[in-house]
Amino acid sequence: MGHLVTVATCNLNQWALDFEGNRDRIIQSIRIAKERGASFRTGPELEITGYGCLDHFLEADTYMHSWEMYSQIITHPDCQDILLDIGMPIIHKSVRYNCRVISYNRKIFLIRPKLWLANDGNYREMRYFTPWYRQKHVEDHILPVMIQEVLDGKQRSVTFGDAKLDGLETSFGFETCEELFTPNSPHIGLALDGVEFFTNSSGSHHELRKLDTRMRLIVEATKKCGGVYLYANQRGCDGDRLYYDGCALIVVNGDVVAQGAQFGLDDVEVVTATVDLDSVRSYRSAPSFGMQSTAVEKSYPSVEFSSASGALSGRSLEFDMTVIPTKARPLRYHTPEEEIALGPACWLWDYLRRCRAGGFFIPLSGGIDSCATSVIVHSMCRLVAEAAKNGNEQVIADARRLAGKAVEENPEWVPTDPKEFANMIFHTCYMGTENSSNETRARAKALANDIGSYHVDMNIDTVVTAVRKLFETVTGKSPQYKVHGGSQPENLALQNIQARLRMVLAYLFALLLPWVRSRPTGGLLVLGSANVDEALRGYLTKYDCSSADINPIGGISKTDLKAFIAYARDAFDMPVLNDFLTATPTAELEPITKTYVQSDEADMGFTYDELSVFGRLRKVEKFGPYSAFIKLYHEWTPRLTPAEIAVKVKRFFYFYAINRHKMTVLTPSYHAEQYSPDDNRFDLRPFLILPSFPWASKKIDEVVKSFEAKNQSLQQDKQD
Ligand SMILES: Nc1ncnc2c1ncn2[C@@H]1O[C@H](COP(=O)(O)OP(=O)(O)OC[C@H]2O[C@@H]([n+]3cccc(C(=O)O)c3)[C@H](O)[C@@H]2O)[C@@H](O)[C@H]1O
Ligand SMILES: Nc1ncnc2c1ncn2[C@@H]1O[C@H](COP(=O)(O)OP(=O)(O)OP(=O)(O)O)[C@@H](O)[C@H]1O
Ligand SMILES: NC(=O)CC[C@H](N)C(=O)O
Repeated sequence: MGHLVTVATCNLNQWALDFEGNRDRIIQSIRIAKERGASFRTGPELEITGYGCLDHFLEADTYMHSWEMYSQIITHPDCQDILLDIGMPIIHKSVRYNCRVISYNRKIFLIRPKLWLANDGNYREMRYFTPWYRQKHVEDHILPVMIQEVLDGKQRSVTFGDAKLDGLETSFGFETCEELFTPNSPHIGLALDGVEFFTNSSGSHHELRKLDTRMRLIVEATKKCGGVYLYANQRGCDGDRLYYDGCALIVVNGDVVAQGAQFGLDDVEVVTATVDLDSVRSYRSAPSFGMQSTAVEKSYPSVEFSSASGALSGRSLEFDMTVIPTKARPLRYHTPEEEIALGPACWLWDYLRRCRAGGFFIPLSGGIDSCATSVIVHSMCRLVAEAAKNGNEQVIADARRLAGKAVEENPEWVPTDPKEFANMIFHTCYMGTENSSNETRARAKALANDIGSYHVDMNIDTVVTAVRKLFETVTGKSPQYKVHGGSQPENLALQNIQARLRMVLAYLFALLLPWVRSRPTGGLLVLGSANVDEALRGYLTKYDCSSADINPIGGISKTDLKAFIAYARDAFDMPVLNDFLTATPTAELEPITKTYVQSDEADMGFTYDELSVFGRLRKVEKFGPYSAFIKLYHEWTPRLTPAEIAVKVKRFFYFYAINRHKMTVLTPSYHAEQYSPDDNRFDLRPFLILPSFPWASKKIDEVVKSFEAKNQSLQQDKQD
């Protein structure tokens, strides 16, 4: 035993199309890997461009700039004497591929295109790239002239295709993200063909409770096949609704030896481990492995690699007591509540610093949703303070720009106090009407105080009344609330005026509050707070305060948000959050009378938990109304009768269908939930749907009828 090699993988906070920023972060990761003695470094999928370029992958410029950055990386003095695996898009024979490029000291050994593209859910790789269908097949790729010129000996071409890299000491195989998730992952064939190191370069996004799936696949890959698995991922918001959630990992024979963070504000996080090649060989000693290995009919094409020293480790093979293999450690997971506290908070930070706005503005209602959004901003301020205390220079520089005037007065200022920082960048606003209660107003104020936000408390009745008066003057008609005898359209219209005016006022205040405060930092981003269940049911006013610039909770269910608030109450020491948890959710858009208080769940005809169930059935299970009814028939009887279940199913699909048009203008939200109804990227549906689903409804009614007939005859039999 004792054939030790140090290897590195990383989490990089890349930004789509930020070529120079991405280049610098790649170089920084290589620098750190080398400082830690690594002789091999892998990085995230498409790291030169950023994973989320979407249709920019159709542009020739993207490919040209990728080669330009690549040339600067491999000629950089800090990027020598280390085997590099870098991700970028490449055009081969006029066809676009998602590739890994393997090089050492200005020599490119292999370009390995992705074989199995990600094309479901949030992913559309088939739209830009072609999969390399020819397994174990390679061709010559003529390199661009500008690359030939900087390469050692003016290398003209390189092997392109599905090959492995064989060195003097060991052998490498390359897997790209989705390939790990397929039934016949490349690492299986590669392991049987003698590959000991597998890399997986990913652009994989956060979804609540999803990490476990990915981690299990990585661990199981080498538990079964033996070997060293290096997982790299992007981490951060690279310009879209997704948050890539890092978790770079090194696993040896099924044991985790190194794990990077899932969330964080460090743009570059390198994870290294010193692994023992002999342990891989011992692990594979079972005869069954050997038998399958010898049965492989066609080997992978082999590309030979030799480093300057002749040994991958760059070390003498003599025993060296200073080189110690990294010990196994347990996998770390966050609870879903921690995931909500961290993921959307990091996403908000990336968004804010990258769009160069002056901060955030939120209409704060005293209800649980805008409270949750505000607590996520608080969590962001805590992360900024923590990173600043740890000396994160990028975070300090970004926070200083946002601090504006404070820094003019004190250039050495560092954001170590979350409340002080919140007061600079976070603006909350209660917009009361005659329908608002003292309780919601007081809760909003108390929360703002605990977070430290700049809080505005105002009444908007004069504006609401002005609009009502205008309508009455023009039409001669005076709409009334339902509780005052008005019809349904009158009742809705009066609610929607309040809701929509709040949106107009939000944008006015977001633009001008920094000016009022003499802060030179520019306008504020308006935050939205509609949760995933409200969106699904359409329980929101189109173009009201649910229409904002971005929404950190738009992909999170009410049930999870409540659990998050309970967690934050204790973890962030905010007892005020208890009042939000115990309050009845209400829109406060209708007058409160002795016998009537508007309540969300009564208004919607569903509990929030029921909406989560329907959300999963529709999107995750891919059920239409009939299948949803059959599933719930089995799950909910005898608690509910089939007739009651039929009513709920029809009602859900009815409201889903009539409100689907609202999803076309849903505020861009952090993607967090498998059943998100986001129309723009994730849940593609028509928005003019026949809401009664007449044929499915007939079939449901038949089942109900046959159940009732059977029940009746059973009762009859009992009586007889
Ligand atoms: N098929 C279709 N394609 C495209 N657009 C369509 C459409 N059908 C209606 N529309 C448009 O949509 C409009 C109806 O939608 P909308 O104006 O939103 O109005 P609507 O959905 O009728 O009312 C809003 C609902 O949200 C509830 N709510 C609950 C909690 C909070 C808040 C809040 O705002 O704070 C609201 C409120 O109680 C009410 O039930 C129509 O007037 C029409 O302009
Ligand atoms: N009185 C108010 N003051 C400020 N903003 C408000 C007020 N009422 C509603 N809003 C804004 O409109 C959004 C939608 O209102 P709604 O009553 O549906 O809230 P909600 O979705 O139940 O959320 P919350 O739990 O925050 O009340 C809120 O999230 C909030 O941003
Ligand atoms: N970029 C990819 O191939 C990602 C696909 C993969 N299913 C994931 O969610 O991680």
